[in-house]
Amino acid sequence: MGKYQPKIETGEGGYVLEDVPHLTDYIPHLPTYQNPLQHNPSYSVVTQYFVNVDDTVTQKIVVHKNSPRGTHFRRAGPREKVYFEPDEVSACIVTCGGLCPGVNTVIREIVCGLYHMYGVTNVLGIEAGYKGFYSRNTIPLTPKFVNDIHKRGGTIIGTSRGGHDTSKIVDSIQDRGINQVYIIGGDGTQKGAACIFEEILKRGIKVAVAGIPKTIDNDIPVIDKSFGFDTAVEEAQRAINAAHVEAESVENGVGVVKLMGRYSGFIAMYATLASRDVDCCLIPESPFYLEGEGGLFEYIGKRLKENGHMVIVVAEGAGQELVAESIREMGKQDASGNRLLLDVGLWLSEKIKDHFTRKMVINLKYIDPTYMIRAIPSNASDNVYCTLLAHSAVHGAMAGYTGFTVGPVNGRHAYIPFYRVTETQNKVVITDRMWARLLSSTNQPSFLTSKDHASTPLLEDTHDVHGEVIEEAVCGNNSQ
Ligand SMILES: Nc1ncnc2c1ncn2[C@@H]1O[C@H](COP(=O)(O)OP(=O)(O)O)[C@@H](O)[C@H]1O
Ligand SMILES: O=P(O)(O)OC[C@H]1O[C@](O)(COP(=O)(O)O)[C@@H](O)[C@@H]1O
Ligand SMILES: [Mg+2]
Repeated sequence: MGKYQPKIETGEGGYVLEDVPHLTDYIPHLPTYQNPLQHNPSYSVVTQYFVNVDDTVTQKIVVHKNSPRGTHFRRAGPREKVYFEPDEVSACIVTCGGLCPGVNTVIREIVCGLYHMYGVTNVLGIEAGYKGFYSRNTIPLTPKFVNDIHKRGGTIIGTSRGGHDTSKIVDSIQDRGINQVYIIGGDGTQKGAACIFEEILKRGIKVAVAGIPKTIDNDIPVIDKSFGFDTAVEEAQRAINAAHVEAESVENGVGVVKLMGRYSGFIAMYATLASRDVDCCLIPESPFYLEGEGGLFEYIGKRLKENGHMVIVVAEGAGQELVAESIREMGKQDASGNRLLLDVGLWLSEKIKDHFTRKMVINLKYIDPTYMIRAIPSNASDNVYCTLLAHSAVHGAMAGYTGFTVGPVNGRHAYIPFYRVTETQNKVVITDRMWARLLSSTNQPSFLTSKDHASTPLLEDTHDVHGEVIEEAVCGNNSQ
């Protein structure tokens, strides 16, 4: 078997379907079975419950009269015919990377979805992320076992960074007789899932690989929004409120709140927009400077003079170059190869204090709620979202699709090929309307010179914009 070639179909009016692989692409003549859902009392009442095989979801929602129809993805959902009998299915679930509210809900709903919709009873949890495939025991997951887990933060099966050894993982999948692999994780995890899929294809075995995108940073492209993001923005309000109360209760109070966001400042941007108490939001995508005209210190001085207090929200990946210049240390990586960040919140707080002690008395309080936010269970709306993601993944694997990530594209769940979610990162576009709304709500300086304005591309007002190209996935041993 060769390397996977993307399945692209074209149609009239510039229609393009970026399809996902199917088991029959490399194992012809697989038997099909009637979907058991047609006799399920809960679902059989739905008119047109099954998704038409030709249904696709458009990526471009704003179109002009003569513009090409553009990219489409296969619509997610149950198919009339499935490629697995319930007794034949041996599924496993693995969670990788950082925590995110809602992971347990996704685990719960995969287990319960497989059981209640398809009668599948054999589901294993792989302990401690990718490396657990070859170094740990498995946990049998039943609807009873997972019944309450959505009320807890974290992941009941554990997670890790690093340890992706493709052939050892696929050996373990084969040895255990697993034929459906559900992989919950962020950009790194989806690259790892693509490698597992490629290896499975090479070996020509009947194993469906389904990715469920997890990232509190909302940095996965194409999909509308990642699960847990809403919960994180909501929880961040508590920290911002606390910072505001502290700041407004004292003379020249400054509240600094650090929020997560390694390369993408979505949590900071949305938390700021939601709160209205924030005077300045700093994100990785928008470089800033401290000293001089138009700099942060000048703005802080102005706000304190006008208002007597102020709140600054800083995403953890903001200003990393500035911090590195000060402490001459950068370039360290975690076990997955992600850049290890320097603490911009602490650094910024010290810099502000140093600058103003020479000029006036200020009272600065620094709040770092990052891990507290990440560790909570998902809110109601994320719980429903997690359920839909899990069900879409289950329907896709049962229908024989593989090598896909599931997620909403313009509100409709779709199966997206792995390469589309790993080739770029979703980032805040600072020439976009949302960032403009933020600037107008905080009144902060843009920190952009006229030269920066000219060199920043103008993109449309959309969240699934393609940010900068990140490194290509290289399969093999990533077990640092
Ligand atoms: N390029 C890659 N190829 C294969 N596996 C990868 C790659 N990048 C990351 N991984 C694996 O994916 C897992 C999670 O990655 P990480 O970056 O820590 O978190 P996240 O998936 O949340 O972004 C780790 O076990 C890591 O080894
Ligand atoms: O869990 P760690 O190793 O402390 O890493 C913290 C990082 O994890 C995140 O919460 C999520 O990152 P991933 O989605 O890539 O796992 C980032 O916001 C943060 O930079
Ligand atoms: Mg990541």
